[in-house]
Amino acid sequence: MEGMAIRLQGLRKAFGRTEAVAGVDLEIADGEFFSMLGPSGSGKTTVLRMIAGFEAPTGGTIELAGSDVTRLAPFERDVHTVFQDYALFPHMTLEQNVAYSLKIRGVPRARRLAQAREALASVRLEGFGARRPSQLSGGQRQRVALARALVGRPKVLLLDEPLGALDLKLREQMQIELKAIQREVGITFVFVTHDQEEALTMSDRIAVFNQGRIEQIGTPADIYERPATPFVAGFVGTSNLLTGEAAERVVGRAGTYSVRPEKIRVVKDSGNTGDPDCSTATGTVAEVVYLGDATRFLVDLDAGGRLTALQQNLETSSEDVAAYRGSRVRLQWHHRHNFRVPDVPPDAPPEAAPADRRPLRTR
Ligand SMILES: Nc1ncnc2c1ncn2[C@@H]1O[C@H](COP(=O)(O)OP(=O)(O)OP(=O)(O)O)[C@@H](O)[C@H]1O
Repeated sequence: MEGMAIRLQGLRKAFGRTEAVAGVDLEIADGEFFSMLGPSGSGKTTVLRMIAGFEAPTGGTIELAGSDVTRLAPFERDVHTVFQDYALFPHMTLEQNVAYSLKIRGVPRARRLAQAREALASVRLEGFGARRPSQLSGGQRQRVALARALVGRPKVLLLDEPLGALDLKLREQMQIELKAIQREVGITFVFVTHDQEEALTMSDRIAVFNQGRIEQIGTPADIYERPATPFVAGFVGTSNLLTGEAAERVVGRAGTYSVRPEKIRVVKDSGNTGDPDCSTATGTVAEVVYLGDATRFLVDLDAGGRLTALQQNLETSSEDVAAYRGSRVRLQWHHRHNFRVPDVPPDAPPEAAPADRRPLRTR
């Protein structure tokens, strides 16, 4: 099919009794930055390895640019994989590192050097060609690994947590760079990560994985603002669920509702009922955490349950913050920030236990 880089249909993989991938259907368009997001062990890497051809599916099909490649060897597929623990040859210059795969393929010297220089320029390492890997920072080395992948001009680049080894600052910088590079080169990127912030920052679309299945596919805004299942609501951001009596009293309807922490305003309880356009809930501050630029409140609601609220520290200082602990507050947010979280369908897999999840950088 024209415009389609990857199509997975009914893709499955079992390792003995472990069903790592339990039926995945997915279409990724040409030039898309597509992320597979999910907790550890949810099957993302296995899907990536099947697309690359390193792992044979137990069932289902894989198409690349409209051709069935399910049974083809990795080298017969027009894809390239960048791993987290990329290895550069220490004794070679960057130019030689990047040109190496072209050399293996018998590309003449002048051409491969020209292409290597071009690839280095595309990752903003112009003029670095004569250096050796030991003379680079971690982020620069990661970019060389990327240049090495781009030099063969694959249709699709598969990236398995490529920023995982970098420290937080560098990682955030590389997220922005990587997205810009992808936009410029126009290659389809399929990016595996367990970090929701990373997926939200870079992706055109995201598939959220849980226990070998996809729970939701959508744009970052879809996933964050309109999570399709309680699992997605909880994994991407802080879920803040209102259920049962709390939903009826606060939202005014039965069901499960969620509101994002940054939408909630915390007001010292003055007794009045507040704005008619807003949902309001009174409660007691159980915990308050000063985060520098913002403050996080954990509030036990009178209607039952607990909500997290995140407030910018526009006027608040750390001394003010401490005084909130144990005090009565009113939480309020505009009605439009209440979103209904569909109940889990009966055949859906159970939610992963919190212990299965890696810590997220949500606040
Ligand atoms: N070669 C293998 N042999 C046996 N089991 C495997 C193998 N590879 C993966 N698994 C299992 O399959 C499941 C999915 O693993 P996978 O690596 O795809 O998850 P993931 O979502 O990429 O996790 P992570 O973020 O930790 O890499 C896990 O239960 C894992 O233990």
